[in-house]
Amino acid sequence: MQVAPFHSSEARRAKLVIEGVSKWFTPSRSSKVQALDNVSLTVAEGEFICLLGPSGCGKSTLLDIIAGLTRPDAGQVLADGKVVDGPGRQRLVMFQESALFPWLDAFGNVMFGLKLRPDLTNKERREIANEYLELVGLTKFKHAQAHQLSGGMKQRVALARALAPDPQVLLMDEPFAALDALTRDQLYEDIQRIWMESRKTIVFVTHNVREAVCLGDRIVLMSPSPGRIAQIFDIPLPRPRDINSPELAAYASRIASALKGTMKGAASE
Ligand SMILES: Nc1ncnc2c1ncn2[C@@H]1O[C@H](COP(=O)(O)OP(=O)(O)OP(=O)(O)O)[C@@H](O)[C@H]1O
Repeated sequence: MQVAPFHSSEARRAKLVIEGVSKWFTPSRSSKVQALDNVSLTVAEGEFICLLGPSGCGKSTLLDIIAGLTRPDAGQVLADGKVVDGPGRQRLVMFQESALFPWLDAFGNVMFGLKLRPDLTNKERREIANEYLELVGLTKFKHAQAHQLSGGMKQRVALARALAPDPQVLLMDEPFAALDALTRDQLYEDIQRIWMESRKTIVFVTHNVREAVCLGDRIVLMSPSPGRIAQIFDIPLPRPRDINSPELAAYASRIASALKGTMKGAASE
C-alpha cells in the first residue's frame, strides 16, 4: 500500500500552534543561554514533523515546551486552540533512552502507561496493552523484564507504552539514536506503518538527515545560538519510504547542505 504524503498546502486543522516562543536558561549566576528565539510553527492534525538541526539548536527544548514539561519565557503553544500550561495525556513524549521500569515486564510497562486512562476498566486496559504489544511485534516478549530485551525491543515497548493511552500528539526525542543501523531501519518501517494506521500528529526530533527525510511530511531545520527556524522543507515522497532509496538520498543531500550552512553561520557569529 502506498500512501500519498501530506502536503502543507492542504487545508487541515491546526493541532499545534507555536507562537513566538523564546526560552533562556541560566546555567550559572553569570551566564545566560538563549535556547530559542521567537520560534513560530503550525503543525496540522495528523502531520509528521521532524525537527532537525545541529546539537544545541533547541530541538529538545522546543519539544519539552510543546509537551508542557518546560515553560517558555515568551510566546506560547496552543494544542487544539488551548494554551499548553503543563503536561497532559494528549501529548506524550518518548525519549532516546526508553526509561522502562526495570521491575516491570513489557506488559507491565505498557499497563503503567494506561494509568493515564482512569476511564477504562482493568479488563479494557489489559486488552489495549496486548493490542499495542502486538502492534510493535512483541507479543512473545510480553513477560520479559527490561534487562532481557535488546535496545530496539526496549524502544518498541516504550513506543507501545506511549501509544496505548491513545494520545493525539506523540513527541519523540531522538528515539532511535542509540540503536544500531539495522535495528533503526526496521523501526523506520514500523513507525511509518503505525503512523499510517493511526495518523497521530507526530513531532520527531533528530539530527539525522536521512531519518528526517524518511519519516517527515515536513522537515523544520533549526539553527543554533540562539535556536531559530532556518528553513522548512516539504517532503513529497510517497510512503512507505525506504531509507536507502536514491530518491530519498537526493532530498537528504540537499537538506544536508542546508544543515551545514546553519552550522557555518553559527560558527561565524
Ligand atoms: N536545563 C538547561 N540548563 C541550561 N542550559 C540548557 C538547559 N537545557 C538546554 N540548555 C541549553 O539550551 C540550548 C539548546 O539545548 P537543547 O538540548 O534544546 O538543544 P538540542 O538541539 O536538542 O541539542 P542536542 O541535539 O544536542 O540534544 C543549548 O545551548 C543547551 O546547552
